[in-house]
Amino acid sequence: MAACGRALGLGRGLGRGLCSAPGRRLMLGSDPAVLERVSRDVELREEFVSPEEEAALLRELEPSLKRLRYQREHWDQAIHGYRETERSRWGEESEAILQRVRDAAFLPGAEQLSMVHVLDLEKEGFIRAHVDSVKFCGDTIAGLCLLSAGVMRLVSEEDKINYVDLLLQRRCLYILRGTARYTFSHQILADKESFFAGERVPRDRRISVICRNLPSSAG
Ligand SMILES: O=C(O)CCC(=O)C(=O)O
Ligand SMILES: [Fe+2]
Repeated sequence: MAACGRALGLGRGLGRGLCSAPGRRLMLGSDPAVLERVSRDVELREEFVSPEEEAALLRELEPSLKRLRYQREHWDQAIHGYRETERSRWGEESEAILQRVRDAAFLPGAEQLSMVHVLDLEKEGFIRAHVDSVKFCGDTIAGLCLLSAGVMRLVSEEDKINYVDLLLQRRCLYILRGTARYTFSHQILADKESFFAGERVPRDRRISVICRNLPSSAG
């Protein structure tokens, strides 16, 4: 959908809107070198789950999510307009989908969090820039994006200026590793800021299903 080569209007390298690779217009960045470095540690897989698989996951998740209230009250929270749960036991169909996520993200034998994190962002919800705790999460974060597209922005922790935007299409899988996970923060843009390569990416309610590995005992 998004055309590369459009002005971004933010950060360095204004007006260049750099794409990661021809034909894969899912990543752009403020600086070619930064984009190159980060894109080695980011994987984006469009249509990782089918509409039927998405529906199966939602059937399983909706009853427990509906019992929770969206959290909105604290302006300084990293996440705004969300409800969340963790789940270790899944039905057969969902388990098979999650196994595909794990196989895509982690090496065989990698120690993973048994709890899968489910984050439900309302249409007005957003996630501010943060780096996932190194105490609880290892070097890889793998998220399935359900119900809505969105833009994930990775911002350099070193200069807070350089950034890379990821277009997260509905039903995609994203994987952040190494540099993208540790030396860049990540955020999900609010609906009013949700643009990719100058094109609007309307945000709706969005559910992410996130698998993480454990920090290595070597630290
Ligand atoms: O919703 C997402 O895909 C990201 C969630 C996130 O950054 C987090 O829970 O730490
Ligand atoms: Fe995070």
